[in-house]
Amino acid sequence: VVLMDPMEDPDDVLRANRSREKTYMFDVAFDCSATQEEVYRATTKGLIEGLISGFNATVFAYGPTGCGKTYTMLGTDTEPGIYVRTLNDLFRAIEETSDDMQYSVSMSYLEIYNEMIRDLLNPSSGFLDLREDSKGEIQVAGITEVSTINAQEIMELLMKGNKQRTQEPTAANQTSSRSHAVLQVAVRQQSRCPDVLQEVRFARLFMIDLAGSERAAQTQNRGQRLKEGAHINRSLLALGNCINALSEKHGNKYVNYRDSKLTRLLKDSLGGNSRTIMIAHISPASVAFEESRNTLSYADRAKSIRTRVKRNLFNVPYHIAQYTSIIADLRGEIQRLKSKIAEQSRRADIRNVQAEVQAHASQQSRAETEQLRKKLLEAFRQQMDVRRSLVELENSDMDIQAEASKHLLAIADWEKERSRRARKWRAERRKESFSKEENEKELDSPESPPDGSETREVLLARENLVALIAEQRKVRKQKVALERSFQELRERAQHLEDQLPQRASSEEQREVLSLLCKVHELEMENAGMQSRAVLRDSALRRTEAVVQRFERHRELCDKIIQQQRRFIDDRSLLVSPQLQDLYEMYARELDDRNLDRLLALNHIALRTLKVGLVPLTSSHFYKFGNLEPCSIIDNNRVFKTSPHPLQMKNSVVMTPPPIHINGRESYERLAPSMRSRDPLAHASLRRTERLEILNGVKDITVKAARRRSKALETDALRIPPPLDPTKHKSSLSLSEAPPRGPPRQRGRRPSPELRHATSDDNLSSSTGEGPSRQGTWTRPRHRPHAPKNPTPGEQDFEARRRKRRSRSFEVTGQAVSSPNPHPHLASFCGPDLTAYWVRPITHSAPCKLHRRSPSFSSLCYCS
Ligand SMILES: Nc1ncnc2c1ncn2[C@@H]1O[C@H](COP(=O)(O)OP(=O)(O)OP(=O)(O)O)[C@@H](O)[C@H]1O
Repeated sequence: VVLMDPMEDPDDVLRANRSREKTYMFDVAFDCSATQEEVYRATTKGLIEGLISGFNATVFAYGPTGCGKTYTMLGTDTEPGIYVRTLNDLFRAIEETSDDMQYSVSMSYLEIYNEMIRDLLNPSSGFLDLREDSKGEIQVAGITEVSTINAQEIMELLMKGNKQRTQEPTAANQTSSRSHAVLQVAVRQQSRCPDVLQEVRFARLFMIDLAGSERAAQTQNRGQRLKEGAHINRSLLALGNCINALSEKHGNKYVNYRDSKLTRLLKDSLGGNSRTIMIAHISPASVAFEESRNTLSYADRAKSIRTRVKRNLFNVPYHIAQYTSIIADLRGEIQRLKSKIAEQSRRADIRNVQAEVQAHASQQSRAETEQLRKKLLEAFRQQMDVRRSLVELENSDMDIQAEASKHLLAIADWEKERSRRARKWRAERRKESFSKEENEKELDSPESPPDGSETREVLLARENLVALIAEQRKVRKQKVALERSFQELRERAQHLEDQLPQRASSEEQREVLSLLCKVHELEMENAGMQSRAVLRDSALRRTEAVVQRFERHRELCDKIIQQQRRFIDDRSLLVSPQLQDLYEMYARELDDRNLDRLLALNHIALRTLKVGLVPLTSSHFYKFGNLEPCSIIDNNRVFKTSPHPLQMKNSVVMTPPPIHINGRESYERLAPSMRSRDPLAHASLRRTERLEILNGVKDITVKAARRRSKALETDALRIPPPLDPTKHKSSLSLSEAPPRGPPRQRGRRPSPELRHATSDDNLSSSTGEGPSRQGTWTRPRHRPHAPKNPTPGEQDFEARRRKRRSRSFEVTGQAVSSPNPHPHLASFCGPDLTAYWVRPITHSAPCKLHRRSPSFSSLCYCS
C-alpha cells in the first residue's frame, strides 16, 4: 500500500527529500472493488481448520471511524460479513468431521462500551467484569455462553445481539459504532472413540469489531458522543501501545494490557497463543490521510508481532481420571461377564441334567404309552366282539319274536273261532227251544256243544311258543351277560382313556392318543351303523318279499272271484249260502272285524323292525310274560357321538294286544312312557309314524294273503294224480288239471298258515257246523263288477270256464249220489274254487288222509 500525502507538491524540490509518501507491505490489500467473500477468504477462512484443531484465533477490524469495519465484520443481509461466513464454515467443518469427532460449540457476544463490558445476548445482566483464572486466561465473569452447533440458531443470536449494540450517528458515520464488539466462539473437540489417550482440544475464536478512532473535529461530537470517542480512542491507544510493545524486536518489552479492557481481553490474541488477523481499514479520502497513516503505521507494526501458537490440549489430567474410570468399568464388566458365564454354565448343567431326566422320563413314558395303547386296542377289540355277539343275539331274538307272534296269532285265531262256535251253538240252542220242527234241524245243528279241545296245531303252537319263550329267555340272559361284559369293558376302556392325559408327557403323544381314540370310536360307530343297516335291510327284504307274494296272490284271488261272479251272474245260477258267505267274507276280509288282528300284526311287525334298528340299546328289550326289561347301557361312551341311541330311546315301540295263553295273559310289556305313546291313541302322529303304520297294516294283509296263498298251494300240491275217467267219472273235472307237486307232497300236512287262510264263515261252512243253509241255494245277492264286453282272451277263458263248470256238475252229481272211494278227492275240485258247487262232506271221523279231527276238518280241504 502506497500512502501518498495529498498536500505534497511534486514540483517543490526543496521538500523533495522530506516526502511523506510511504509504502507499506501487508499480506493482502483490498481495494474498493473487493467483495465480502474475497475479504473473508483472504483473511479468516484459513483460521477455521486451526480452530477445530485446538488453535486460538482472532480477527479484528481496526481503523478510523466510517471506514467499513462493521461492514466487513457484520455485513449486511445480502452481503454477510466475516461473522456469518466464519460461523457457517465452522459448523460445516464440524459436521464434516462429526462422525469421528465430537464437538461442542459455545458462543458469547459482548461489547466494550465506555470501558464497560456488556453482554449483548443478555443485556439485562448489566456490566460484567474481566477476571483472570488460575491459568492466566482472561474470562468475562457472568457472560452468557450459548452452546449449540446449529448455525441458524447462532445467526439469530448474533442478529439479536447486534440490535443491542450501541450505534449512534456521528458526523463521520451515520451508523457509527460506539463500542468494541467482541464475538467469542469456543470450540471443544474430542474423539468419539473412547481411548485412554483421547485428547480434548479447546480453542477460542475472537471476532472483534473495534470502534473507530475518531477526531473530535471530524466527528463534531459533543457530550456523550465526545465522551464515547474519548473512551474509544483511549482503548485504541492502549491497543496501539500493546502493538508497539509487542512489535519491538529488541529491547525489554513490557506490554501494558491493563490500560484498557480491550487490551486485557485481547491479551492472548495480541501476543499470546493465537493466530491473529488484523484487518486495517483506511479511507481513500485525502482528508483522512492522517488517520490512514496512523492506521497503516499500527498495522505495519502489528505485522511484526510474533505469537507462539500452540494447540490447546486439556487431555492429560482428564484422561488419567478417565483411564481410571475405564479400568474400573472394565473390571466391573469383566466381573459381570464372569458371573454371567458362570450362571450360563450352571444353567447349562441344569439343562443337561433336565434333558437327561426328560429323556429318561420320555423313554419310560413312551413305553407306558405304548402299553396303554395296546390295552386300549385290546379293550376296543373286545368291545367290538361283544357288540357283534349282541347283534347276533338280537337277530335271534327278533326271529324268536316273529316266530312267537305267528304262534300267538294262531292260538288267538283258534280261541276266537272257538268262542264264535260257542256263541253260535248257544244261539242255535235257544232257537231250538222255541221251534217245533226240531227233528228237521237236528240234522244240521249239533246237539252237543262244539268241541272246545285244542287242535293239534294249537297244541303244537303252544308247545312251540313255550319253547320259543324259553329260548328267548336264554337269549336275553346271554344278552344281559354280554351287556354286563360290555359295560365292564367300557369302564375299563374309560379308565384307560382317563389315564391318557396323565401318561402322555408331550403334546404330540396326547394328540396321537386322542386321535387313536377317535378312530376307534368312529370304527365302533361305523360297526354299529352297519349292524343297524343290515338289520334294516333284512327286515325290508322280508317285508318286500311278503308284499310281492301278497300282491300276486291278491291279483289271483281278485281275478278268480270276479270271473266267478261274472259266470254266475251271466247264467243266473243259484248260489249256495256257503258261497254267499264266502263272498261276504271276502268283502269283509279287510273290514273292521280284522282290524284288531291287523293292528296286532302291525304292532309286532313294527316293533320287530324298530327293535331291529337298535339292537344294542337294551332299554328296548322286553320279554314275553312278566319279565322286566333288560338292563340298560346308559353310558355308552363309545357310541356317544352317535345320535341313534337317543333317537331310538324316544322311538315308538308298539306291541300286540294281550293274548291269552292257557288262561294266562301274555304280552310284551311296555314301559309306561311307551304305552302312553300307542300310535292308536294319538291322532297327531308324525308323517313317518303314519307311514310306518300304513306299512305295518300292509304287512298284516300281506301275511294274511300269504297264508291263504300257501293254503292254496298246499291244496294244489295235495291234488292226486288224475284218475282214469272211465273208472272215476267224478275225476273228470280234475283230469284236465295237471297234477301239482311231487307225489310225496300229496299227503303232506297242511302248513300252519292254512289255519289262517280260513275265515270264520269258511270254517263253519266247510265243517257243516255253520248255519243250516247248506241246502238252501240262493241267487247271488251281490254281483261283482264284470266287464260287459269281454275281450277275446276273456271270452276264450270264459268258454273254458263254462266247459269246466259243466263237468263239475257231472262230478258233483255222481259224487253225491254214489259212494266215493276217495271222498277227499271227490269233494275237491281244484284251486279255481269250482268245488264250491259240490256240497262238502262232513267227516264223522278224522280224515284218513290228513289225520285231522272232524272239528278241524274245515282246515282240511278234502272235506
Ligand atoms: N466495502 C464497502 N462497500 C460498501 N459500503 C461500505 C463499504 N465499507 C463501508 N461501507 C459503508 O460505509 C459506511 C460506514 O461503514 P462502517 O459503519 O462499517 O464504518 P465503521 O468503520 O464501522 O465506523 P465506526 O467506527 O464509526 O463504526 C456504512 O454505511 C457502510 O455501509
